[in-house]
Amino acid sequence: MALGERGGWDKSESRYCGVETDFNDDMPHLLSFNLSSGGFDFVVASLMDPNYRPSLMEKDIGGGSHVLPFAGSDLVLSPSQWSSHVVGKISSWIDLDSEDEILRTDSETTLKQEISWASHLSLQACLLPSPKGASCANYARCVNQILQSLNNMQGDSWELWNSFRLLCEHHSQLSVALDVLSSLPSANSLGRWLGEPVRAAIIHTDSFLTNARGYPCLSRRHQKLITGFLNHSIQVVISGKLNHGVPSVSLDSALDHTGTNVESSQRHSLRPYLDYIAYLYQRMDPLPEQERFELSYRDFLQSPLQGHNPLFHIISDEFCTIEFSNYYLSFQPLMDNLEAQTYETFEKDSVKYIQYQRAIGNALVDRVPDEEASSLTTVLMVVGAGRGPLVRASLQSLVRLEGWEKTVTIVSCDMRCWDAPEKADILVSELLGSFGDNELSPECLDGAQRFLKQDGISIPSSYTSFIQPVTASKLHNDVKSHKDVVHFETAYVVKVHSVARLAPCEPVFTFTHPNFSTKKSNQRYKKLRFEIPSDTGSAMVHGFAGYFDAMLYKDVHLGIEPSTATPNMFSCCASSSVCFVESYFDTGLQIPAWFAIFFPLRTPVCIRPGSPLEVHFWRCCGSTKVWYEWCVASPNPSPVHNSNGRSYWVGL
Ligand SMILES: C[S@@+](CC[C@H](N)C(=O)[O-])C[C@H]1O[C@@H](n2cnc3c(N)ncnc32)[C@H](O)[C@@H]1O
Repeated sequence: MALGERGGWDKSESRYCGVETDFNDDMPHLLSFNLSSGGFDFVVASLMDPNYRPSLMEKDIGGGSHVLPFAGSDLVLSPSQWSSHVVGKISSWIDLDSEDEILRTDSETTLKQEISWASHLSLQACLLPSPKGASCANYARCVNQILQSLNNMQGDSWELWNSFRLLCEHHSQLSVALDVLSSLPSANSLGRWLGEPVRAAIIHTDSFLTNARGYPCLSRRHQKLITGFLNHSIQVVISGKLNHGVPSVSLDSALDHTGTNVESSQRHSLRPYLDYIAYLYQRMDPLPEQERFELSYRDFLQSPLQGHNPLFHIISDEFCTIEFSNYYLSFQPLMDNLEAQTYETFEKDSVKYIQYQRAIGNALVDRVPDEEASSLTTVLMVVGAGRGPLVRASLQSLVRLEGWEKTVTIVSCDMRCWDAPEKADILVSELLGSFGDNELSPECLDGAQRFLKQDGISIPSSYTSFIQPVTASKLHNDVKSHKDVVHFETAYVVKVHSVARLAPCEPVFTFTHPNFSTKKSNQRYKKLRFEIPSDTGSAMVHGFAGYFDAMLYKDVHLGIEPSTATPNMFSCCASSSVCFVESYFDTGLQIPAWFAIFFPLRTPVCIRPGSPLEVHFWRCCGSTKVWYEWCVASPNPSPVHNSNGRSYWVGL
């Protein structure tokens, strides 16, 4: 019976109230008295008789090697009663720093026994008595020793891993193997590991259940976890002894993994566990075609502007393997012209054009009444037409081919300085990057709206960028490998896969078109707060994944923000690099979707539940360039990244 609900109050542990109790060896009675009748949520209870002393026990039995049981039975309460309702109170007489050697030794033995008993019971916590004197060195040493070996009690193994890797300065060669125990922490707590360099998951045979036929199997939650690991290239290791009375194999023989008959005596005793993991693996859904093709792009940083592009190291799939070396990329979305292959890529994205077609159709229906449909001329301009998929014409020859000479006029110039002969009813554009405004759509459309009628429609009518904090150790290490600040102050286009999304996305910058206000500015500043769910535990933030969502017209939208993403979008990578790769494959497969953007942090920030992450993002505009700056203000301030656009900018 928690204290109750409070408006606006989080679901923190503080809503539970416990009661400290005296020693009572009738634990069920203690619990029912304090919980059912008393209304408390948990008891802080001694786990051992306060008169117990290991040295006395030995005397009692004549100093022999036998040690009498020092605690009651774990069966008196159910596992969930122990773990949810009992906090262990460690014997108050213990004095680890006593001058009296017998007392000190007794204290050490008792402390270890009590903690290991509490750990066996899966108690959430133990309350230790305060040190008896000014000196507490031996007490601390014993507690520290115990902490090192704890696994069942709610010691968060992530914390231990985190301390270790901080001491090793996030070394890229340091990976972690996870022990999968029979009880699992919350899904959020487990989710953190997906952004960490987890190489292996060690599953002890004790963690397996037994199915109706006597074979080992895993709980639903374990199955989900293992499938998630397999999907993130984390290898499974089985550990322990055969714990299941697996039915004997008929005719004393069985098939080994190659299908060969083997004598049951030669069969590996842990084979049933392997078979079960294999069953889980085979039961996984096959990767959709698009995902399959995108495998080689997972977690590879593509610099949208300049620098060495790791994407070009090895791209492989079942069709071919190509090695690219030291390909230097320099691409500016507004300043540079795109290659034909890039347009080819854009044009393959049928979903994008379907969404545009719906938006344009709806706008035309709204703007032109039925009775005027044959008499009213509507001027529709596509700005930034590329090869013309939005009007199906970009070259004069194509216009002739399509017989569109009378309806389509092609103008080749910068939309920001074109003097239009007449004004448009509808202005259609697609100038969006992974972060929405990062390819300077706002600046281009500001120029182009001069030739949009006052009551004209812009498609898109608005777009918003989003970010969320992520654990992304691989991306962080890849940025770090350049050994300079410039790469930490650059945003990258990347298909994020091995990342832990720590909190839901928050909107960052919104642009609305047309905007005829005389006071408008494309500079933006946003302060954001992210709170990680309380059951996540602490987590490391390596940077921010960024996305966009665009309202094309009314409710027709297009975007990649995970919670609302348009399904089945293929192309529109912000960098021409991807298209370059595609031409080598020529497999007929589609190329990657509009990937996310990644803003790294020079020094990863550790966040804890209950202490929010405060982030600041700026969009800055100069006379020749636009750039982003970003920083963390809390819990620990980071430097402002990319000050004055010194490392990363988009040219006007
Ligand atoms: C993302 S592509 C879209 C092309 C085409 N609409 C499509 O969907 O395939 C953006 C296009 O806008 C053009 N563009 C960008 N800024 C421009 C400007 N200021 N004036 C004219 N064209 C511009 C680029 O050259 C490129 O062709």
